[in-house]
Amino acid sequence: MAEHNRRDLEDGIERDLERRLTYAGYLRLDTLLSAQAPVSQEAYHDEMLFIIQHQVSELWMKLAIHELQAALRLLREDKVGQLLKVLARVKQIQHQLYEQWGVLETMTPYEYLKFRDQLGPASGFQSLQYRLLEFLLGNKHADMLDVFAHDPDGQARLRAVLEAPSLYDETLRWLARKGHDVPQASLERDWTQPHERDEALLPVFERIYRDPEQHWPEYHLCETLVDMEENFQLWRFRHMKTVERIIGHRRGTGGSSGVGFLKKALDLTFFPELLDVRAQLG
Ligand code: HEM
Ligand SMILES: N[C@@H](CC(=O)c1ccccc1NC=O)C(=O)O
Repeated sequence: MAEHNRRDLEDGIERDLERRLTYAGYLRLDTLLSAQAPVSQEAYHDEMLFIIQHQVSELWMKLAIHELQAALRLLREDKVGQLLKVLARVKQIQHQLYEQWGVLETMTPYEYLKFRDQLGPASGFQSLQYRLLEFLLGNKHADMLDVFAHDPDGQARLRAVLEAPSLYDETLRWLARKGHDVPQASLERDWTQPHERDEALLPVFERIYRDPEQHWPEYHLCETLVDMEENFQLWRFRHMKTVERIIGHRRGTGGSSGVGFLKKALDLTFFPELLDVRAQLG
């Protein structure tokens, strides 16, 4: 039991931090914590929540991109054990991202509508990091580059990812190197296009899923991709439900129809054959 319910500070604890690396200095907290600038003059209470939820999401997305780019390098080098560890981290980041919706959902329409008008045409649709994530996972769409014409550096980053193979493309190329009979059309193609469901891939996955023990690294990677797709869909779904309860069926500030447009994204799929193969088993 602590005497007087107080923990004594130990002698070794650093107290003289003048001109030394500190917590706040290392983490640039001056920059980070002064980056919450409400657009509303009236200082509406809930705008702080709105800004911080976005900023935290962007930070997690930054880490997810960093990890996915490492994942792609590892996959190209056939280092699948290391790759799986990286993807386990990405999955945890995705949990943080979709669990966060509960915080924003505490904002009511009354609270949001007080400052919504002042957001102008700004919208999450213009999130570069979100689009990088979608492209890395394979939901390619060249028209999205237009949205970043105002930001040439961002647009160039997005174009580079658009033109490179996605995580699924690299997975299929790795499977081919492991001796699986992946059709040539999946190994060399125009990477700027999204992957389209291809029945010819089903036998490849059937072979893996019918005998997991013989193909354990392949099986483990496939199941990890399925987890990641589900996590991504959970983010999309919870965003859509949050939007529905806060603005109903209004148009979005970004110019789309709003909830209807977000619902359409739920029909998109990154790794269709990995879900299709399930119906082939047994
Ligand atoms: C009150 C909260 C929110 C509302 C009402 C809302 C509303 C919308 C709407 C209506 C769209 C469709 C595009 C448009 O016309 O604007 C959209 C897209 C988007 N929002 Fe939000 N949003 C909210 C919070 C967030 C948060 C916290 C994030 C996190 C970064 C986010 C990220 C995105 C992304 C990435 C898109 C593009 C989705 C896609 O392309 O399918 N939104 N949002
Ligand atoms: N599209 C939202 C506005 C919005 O949520 C937003 C505005 C500025 C920056 C990020 C946003 N987040 C997601 O779309 C709306 O239509 O109300």
